[in-house]
Amino acid sequence: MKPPSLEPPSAEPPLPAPVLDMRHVSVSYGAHVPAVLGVDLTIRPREIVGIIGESGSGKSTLAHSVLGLLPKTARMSGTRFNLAGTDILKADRTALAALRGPAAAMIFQNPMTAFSPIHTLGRQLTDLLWRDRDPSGAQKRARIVAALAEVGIPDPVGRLDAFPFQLSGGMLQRVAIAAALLMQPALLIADEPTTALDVTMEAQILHLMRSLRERAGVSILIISHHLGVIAEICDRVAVMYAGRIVEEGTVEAIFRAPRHPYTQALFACEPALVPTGMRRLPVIAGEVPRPGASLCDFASRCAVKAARCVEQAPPWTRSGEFPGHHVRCHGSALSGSPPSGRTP
Ligand SMILES: Nc1ncnc2c1ncn2[C@@H]1O[C@H](COP(=O)(O)OP(=O)(O)OP(=O)(O)O)[C@@H](O)[C@H]1O
Repeated sequence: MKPPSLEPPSAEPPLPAPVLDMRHVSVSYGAHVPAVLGVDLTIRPREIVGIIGESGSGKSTLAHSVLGLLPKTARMSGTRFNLAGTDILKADRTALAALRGPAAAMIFQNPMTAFSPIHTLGRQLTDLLWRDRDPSGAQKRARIVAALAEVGIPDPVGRLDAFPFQLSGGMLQRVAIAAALLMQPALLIADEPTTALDVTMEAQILHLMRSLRERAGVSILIISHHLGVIAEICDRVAVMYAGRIVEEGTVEAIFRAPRHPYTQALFACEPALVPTGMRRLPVIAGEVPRPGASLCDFASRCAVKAARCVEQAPPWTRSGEFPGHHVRCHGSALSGSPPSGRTP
């Protein structure tokens, strides 16, 4: 007779292996300038994760580290840094280059910088498919035309002979998304993908990115200063300040119950969509300090700073009623009353 199992019945199926798994990852430029400090970040298949934070908080450095796009002066360390099963910390430049495309691809703020100005779009999109064997090129061409049509490029066949400067910024960003459709990377990194676009085009690009997740199963890491974009498209949000993630949670948790004084201040600085009078927008006084300059890097700008904030490093604490909501702040860990949030 089969002995009874001693394993407790598992209530939920195990989570799929993450596409990106970072543990205590730091990046510094030169010997003494840390830009990213001890970051833990996990992105699972089909997840859309957003990073918000002021200029200089380390968002782009973090994104570039995933793609091996950091300058040679940059130094990376960590206890784990896996992208689609590859250990980024052990990979050399050739191995990192091989990951671009199948493992991770990037969409930039200015799509013009993503394309060569001297080659046609057809040629550049064909180059992305260099791994595929197709001697006549007919299958590649058909796939490219289908991808361009899917992202709403009018006359996709005619556009194969166009140069990047012949398309508007919004159209070119669509072509960048078509490129991602062709490569089907495990992870798409989008660094301010809609900042240069008008609101109509922004909505269309966000819609296309969401359909990339639905149709191709792509995970997305999106960086944006625009909180509306993050609320619209993300499942989870990480708030970066001075190289560290200071708060992380679902969109609902971060927008409805932000706990870190920095996250609250970021929201307070966001202009209201409907004007509420001639109120001056608040600003966060001071500047982002050098990461690691003090135990809590926000203490010098924090309106609710307490003595312990400069005596002990703030703990990474589970916070509030939302699962997976964490914050790195003494004050939030202690206070029970949720601050006023926003409707995502
Ligand atoms: N190539 C570089 N060499 C030296 N320092 C750099 C380099 N790139 C970025 N830094 C510094 O690293 C820190 C983080 O910069 P990073 O561009 O990652 O921030 P960010 O949050 O993406 O800012 P932004 O929103 O303005 O793009 C800043 O202090 C910046 O000056």
